[in-house]
Amino acid sequence: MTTIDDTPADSALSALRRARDRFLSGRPPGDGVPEDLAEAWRRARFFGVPRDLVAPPRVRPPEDSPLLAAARPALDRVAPTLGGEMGLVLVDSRCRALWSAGGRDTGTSPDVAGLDLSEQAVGHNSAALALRTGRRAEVHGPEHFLDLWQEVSAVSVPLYEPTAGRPAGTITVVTPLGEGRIGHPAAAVAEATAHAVETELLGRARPPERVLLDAYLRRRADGAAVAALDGSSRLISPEAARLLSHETLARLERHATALRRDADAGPEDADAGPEGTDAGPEGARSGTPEGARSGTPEGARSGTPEGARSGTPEGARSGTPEGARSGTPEGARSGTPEGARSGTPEEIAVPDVPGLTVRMTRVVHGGEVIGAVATVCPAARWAGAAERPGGHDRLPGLVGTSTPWRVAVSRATELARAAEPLLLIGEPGVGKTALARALLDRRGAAAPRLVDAAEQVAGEVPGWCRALAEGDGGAPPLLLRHAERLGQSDVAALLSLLEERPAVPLVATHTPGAPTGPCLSRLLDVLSARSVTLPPLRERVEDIPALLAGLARRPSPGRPPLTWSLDARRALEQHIWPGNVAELAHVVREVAERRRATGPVRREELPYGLRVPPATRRLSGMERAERTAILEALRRHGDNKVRAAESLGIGRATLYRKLRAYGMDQA
Ligand SMILES: Nc1ncnc2c1ncn2[C@@H]1O[C@H](COP(=O)(O)OP(=O)(O)OP(=O)(O)O)[C@@H](O)[C@H]1O
Repeated sequence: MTTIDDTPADSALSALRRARDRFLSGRPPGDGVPEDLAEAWRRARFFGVPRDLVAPPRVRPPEDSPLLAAARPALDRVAPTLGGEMGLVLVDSRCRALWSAGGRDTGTSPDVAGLDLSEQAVGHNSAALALRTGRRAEVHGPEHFLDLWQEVSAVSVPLYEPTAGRPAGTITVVTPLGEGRIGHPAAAVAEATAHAVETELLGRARPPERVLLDAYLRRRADGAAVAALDGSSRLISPEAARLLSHETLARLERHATALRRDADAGPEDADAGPEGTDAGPEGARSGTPEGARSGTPEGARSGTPEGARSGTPEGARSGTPEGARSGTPEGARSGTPEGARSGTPEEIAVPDVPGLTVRMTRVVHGGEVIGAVATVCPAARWAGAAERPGGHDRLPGLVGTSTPWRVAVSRATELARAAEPLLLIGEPGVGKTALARALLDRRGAAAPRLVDAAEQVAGEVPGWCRALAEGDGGAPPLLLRHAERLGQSDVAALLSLLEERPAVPLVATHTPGAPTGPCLSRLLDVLSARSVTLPPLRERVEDIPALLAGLARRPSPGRPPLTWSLDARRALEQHIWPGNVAELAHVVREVAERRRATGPVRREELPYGLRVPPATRRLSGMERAERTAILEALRRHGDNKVRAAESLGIGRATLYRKLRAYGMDQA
């Protein structure tokens, strides 16, 4: 958009009226008429435009105008704000009026949709001028060639597509002609509306991959386990990768391909979302362009168009492509996108992860289904409990409302209903044991026998296995921690028990990472049929505030509970938490014990390793190890650099140099 400002003042308007009369009566218009205006009048005469034309000629509007589809949401937002005085028109690059509205109260109604506003058809007018010059253009009363428009002013702003060198159309605002004005009063409205439309055009110019990526990122921002699929490539969040098997992903991919192939989204669905779906020129098919003659003398007030607010580059508000036409579960089952216009995503049961469902939401771009975003969520039948914030507070002592945590807990709860083996997998300290205890507790059975394989207590596991094999109905459930550390004889006892009696009350935890021998691998394989992976803390940082409260010791009477400043919380959220909730619990304890201050915990009170921001450059393996060792030494020595340097066997100056090199000196 560009601007020009050459509105004639009232004396100039009178002079122009006289000049036009002279020109139309066959005489030279006179010296006071700008040469380009005289030139425009001469062109109109050359084209044979009759000055007393009653209505511009009708043209066949393009059937599926992408410009109209993109502009429609903005126009619909702006039109009701125009008041009765202004009319709004959208024309395309061939000066065909695609849409018009407003201006009815004062007779400036530009009911021109479907009409030809080119210079060849109607002579000089602002839309044709803006298209020709590529700049904002104003044409006032007598500057128009037609008698029809002697009492109106129009301002047109060209619309540029992001990749096009020339305007794709214009936004024109028409008002009654006001004497004595300099600058069209609706120029701001036209500019803002054009800006909103251009923003939409920009959003639509995104390549399909970008549209799919944006849809994926929007879901990710909600913390969902999500995958974007277009039939040939996949984008999978770590949470989804953990929850969905390879087979399930392949199945979802086939479904996405079917959606692309079968979808009948129709071109009008161009990713305008619901607002753009019924786009079609409205308004009368005849009428006086740029307003009737009977305009009121008052100048139009310039307005603040709604459209000015609308321009999010993503086109997110009006152009959210996905979801606009998603299908029903019926469609999902049949593989055909039935119910394509229903607005509810398709739900696909995932057999290999009981209790979970996948919502497939189509992503539509340029009127075509370009792929789908699959979001993993708890199945409807028990989603209520899982999705209610704090819904698993019923599992005593467990905190967390993030989606990855809720999904994992819901699934584990479902599996733990039966007194059958359950394997809880996850990084160190994610809460496997805490969850196992809570589940067993909830089952209401006898208190579990706790065995930690890491402690290598011989005979415990085989003893329990024997009791079960002998049908000892009174044997308590076994909570077996650290299955990865089981010795050979324990693994053998468990394998033979499971072979004989697959349904035994065993809940085991497993921290992947250590190499596993063939026997242990077999045991883990057997247990994996009923397993749940718990998310690491870095994938559910939204749970940190609740965990901070849950992990803090109850304050002594009369003392306020521990609270945390925003800055400190941010630092905690940025940390990668290799030790997960256990590490967080340790930090909470350490800070609480060390602090003398009152008020919320500040960032400076956090252990050194948490105060430093993550490395800003890619570190080599050696550098990563060194950085971790330094942080660990600082943590062990209460941030005392002299003692930390001593423990690392380096000089103090070297430690400072390394802190600087790793960007840790600002902490
Ligand atoms: N969701 C949670 N809410 C409250 N506390 C939790 C939660 N998850 C874990 N914790 C606490 O964090 C600590 C570590 O949890 P837990 O021992 O269950 O982890 P783990 O995964 O079994 O660890 P490891 O891999 O070392 O065996 C415990 O003090 C536990 O109470």
